[in-house]
Amino acid sequence: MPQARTQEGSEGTCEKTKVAILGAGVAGITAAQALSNASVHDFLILEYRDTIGGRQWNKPFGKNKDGNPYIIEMGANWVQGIGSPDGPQNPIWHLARKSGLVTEYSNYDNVTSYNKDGAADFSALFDAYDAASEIATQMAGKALAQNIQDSTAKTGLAVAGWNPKFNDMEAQAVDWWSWDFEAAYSPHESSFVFGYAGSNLTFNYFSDHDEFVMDQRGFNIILKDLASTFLAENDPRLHLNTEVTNITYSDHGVTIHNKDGSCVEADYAITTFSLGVLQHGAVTFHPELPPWKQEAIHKFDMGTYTKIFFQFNETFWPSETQYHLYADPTTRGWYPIWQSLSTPDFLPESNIIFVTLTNEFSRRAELQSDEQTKQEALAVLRKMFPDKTIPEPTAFMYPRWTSEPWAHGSYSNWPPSTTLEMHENLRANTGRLWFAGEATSPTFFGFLHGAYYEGLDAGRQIAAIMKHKCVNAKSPKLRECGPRKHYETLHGTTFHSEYTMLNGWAVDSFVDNNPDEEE
Ligand SMILES: Cc1cc2nc3c(=O)[nH]c(=O)nc-3n(C[C@H](O)[C@H](O)[C@H](O)COP(=O)(O)OP(=O)(O)OC[C@H]3O[C@@H](n4cnc5c(N)ncnc54)[C@H](O)[C@@H]3O)c2cc1C
Repeated sequence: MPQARTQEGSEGTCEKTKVAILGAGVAGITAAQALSNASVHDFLILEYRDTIGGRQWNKPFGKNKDGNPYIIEMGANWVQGIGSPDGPQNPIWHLARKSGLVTEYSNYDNVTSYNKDGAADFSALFDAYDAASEIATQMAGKALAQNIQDSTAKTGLAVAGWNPKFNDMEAQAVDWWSWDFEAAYSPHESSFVFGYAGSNLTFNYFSDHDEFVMDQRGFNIILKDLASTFLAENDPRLHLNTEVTNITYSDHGVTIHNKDGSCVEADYAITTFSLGVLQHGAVTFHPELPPWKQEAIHKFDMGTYTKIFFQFNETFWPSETQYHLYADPTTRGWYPIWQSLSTPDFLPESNIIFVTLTNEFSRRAELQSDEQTKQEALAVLRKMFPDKTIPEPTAFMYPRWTSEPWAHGSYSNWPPSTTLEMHENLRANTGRLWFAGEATSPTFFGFLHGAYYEGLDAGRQIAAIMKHKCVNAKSPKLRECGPRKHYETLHGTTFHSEYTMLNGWAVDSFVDNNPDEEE
């Protein structure tokens, strides 16, 4: 497994390389792999943290019977849509199998539901959602194929027959489980067309089978194993503990400045920083990124998904059940999904359970103390299991994704009324600076496999450009030649001439009838 290298460049000069890869998450490592495969070995990988893996991030937690901690995933936890024997394989599943990763089938039908008085049956609501969602899938597919204007997923679902009332908290809980649990955003906040496309492209193209990872080497072992196929032990091309602070780019090259004062001059660079890092302004650009790029960065959303882990001295919840869904009487998204690891197939007798929060509730938990969050969550458990005495946990932990300076959130989402052109602007290069990562994948955004393909693609394209070639030159559909396309201006659908009385537009938008203040 590749180790850290901390020193680079000699005083006053920048270290020189052909391609600088910024970030050693999935996209950074697959970009380096693509370059290696194309015999471009002159590259450097600059990484903030002391390890590769990025949002494939684990931590020790609690204690097993021998007194050693469990390894728990703070970030990515599932291989989603593993693939079918005769169809395409998810590349993450391929890596998982190569590394002998320990996983178990995630059975979303193995769910028990609860309200404020304990166990309650939501099965009619699950069925109603599923029926509407099937219709919504068809509608979204038609909208994509026929260039029909996008809307919110909430709109699509309502037209398809799923319209939960704001005060029907059990329906709201099913709504959360069915949408927010995956997207991290609500159906109100998500694109209808691309929300469905993003989900179907993974679960229909590969398969609707998810595997949950509880490998005690950590999920990122698959990435470390992949990296070790082209990076040597202590490879001098991997610079860990290196925080990039400024990127100066042009049509001729890219210079990267780091917090420790070192710098790198590259012919090309690929930033794989998360959308959250870009939105946060954690790295500055010179010249400033063009307006079309800035707009794209701020158009797409970075969600937060927080797993809050508890270890107790006993498994007081049903030990065969994987998921427990709670409908709070007043607040949608309030400690809604409890996932047991203490089942026979996961980490048996570990007495570990975790609850997932998203977005506003994640950010709220990030701002409050561990103790406050713990007590709120315990109060929910006491409602779910009124006949049990719920003790204080023996271990408790949660990550604060929005505040992590190398992530600033969990994964991206497409907001309502989005277009592929808007997304192309997120993906397009600015001069010789390229962009890759989970968020730049139009088909698999939010997923590990999205990051995987985007890193590979950027690496492959840059290697081809350096050799004055095209990727897939002979295929009209797959051919990629030269820099990526961007749109300076993105047009809407209504021409100014259509703002007429006939359309209900009663007054001229550009007349100001206020007297001039200076007169
Ligand atoms: C809580 C959570 C749950 C998830 N669950 C799943 C799941 O179950 N299944 C799934 O498929 N996907 C899941 N994902 C998404 C998946 O983790 C990501 O899509 C994927 O890891 C992103 O890889 P990346 O290479 O694009 O970005 P990252 O992994 O973010 O890699 C970027 C790298 O850049 C580094 N970096 C950032 N700033 C700087 C800087 N200034 N200087 C130097 N380096 C810097 C970072 O440290 C990082 O290593 C989840 C993510 C989270 C957070």
